Amino acid sequence: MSHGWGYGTTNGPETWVEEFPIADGLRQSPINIVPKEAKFDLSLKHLKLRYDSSNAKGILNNGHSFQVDFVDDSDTSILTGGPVSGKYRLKQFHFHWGSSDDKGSEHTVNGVKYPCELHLVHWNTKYPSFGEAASQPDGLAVVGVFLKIGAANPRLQKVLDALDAIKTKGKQTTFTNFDPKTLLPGSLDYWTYEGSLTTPPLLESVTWIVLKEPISVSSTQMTKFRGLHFSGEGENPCSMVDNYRPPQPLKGRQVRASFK
Ligand SMILES: NS(=O)(=O)/N=C1/NCCO1
Ligand SMILES: [Zn+2]
Repeated sequence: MSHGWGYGTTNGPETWVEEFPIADGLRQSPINIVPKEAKFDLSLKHLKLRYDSSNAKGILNNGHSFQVDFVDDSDTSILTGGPVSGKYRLKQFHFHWGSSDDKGSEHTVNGVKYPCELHLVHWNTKYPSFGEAASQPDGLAVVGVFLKIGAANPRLQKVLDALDAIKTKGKQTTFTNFDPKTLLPGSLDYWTYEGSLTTPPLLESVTWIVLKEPISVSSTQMTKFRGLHFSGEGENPCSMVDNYRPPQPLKGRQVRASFK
């Protein structure tokens, strides 16, 4: 029986260091963002996200979250500008959420948790693949977007309606013609810092770009996320909730702001 990492009492974030010692590293994510301690940096460029909806490929329950995967064999869905140099290709996006509306995000702001956080994962095209990039200090750029309880967000609906087909671990289905730009807030103001993947292998290869403005999600829409299972079909059902790593020590890092 595979014991693999997860978010339970016996395999959760506090245990990951046993198999992944970098969990105690110098640039781990997520972090608590304290806006008053973030330094406005005039040299930070405007974030440019250009996505091609036809690059959307499929949606998968990977046993930790669900992800929407993109064709990334050309520079048609890319992140440029912002705190990075060069081009970063969109690989996938996924979410982290809680068992109730009072928790779920990985990054926090002045200690406040949001009910959900979206991650858009991109890799630096100076490297030949995502896997290679993930092992480099400038290999990945992840855009984090907070979801705040409010009016139902119609732009989430296509994603949420696909979840019935991927209820259990390992299930996947096609998911095409989707532009993740529709999930972004009106403002692309951001905080940025050097960090890591927030899931094992916790590689310290991520330039984090966390948007200041949340998007909305309703409580009813949140129940759709919580209907997924960590477990596979035919296994003891285990609801996919609280799949977030708590904030990690800053260890001297500077968080910069693209806005005053
Ligand atoms: N939560 S995260 O840092 O985006 N983690 C991952 N893992 C694989 C891709 O993104
Ligand atoms: Zn994530």
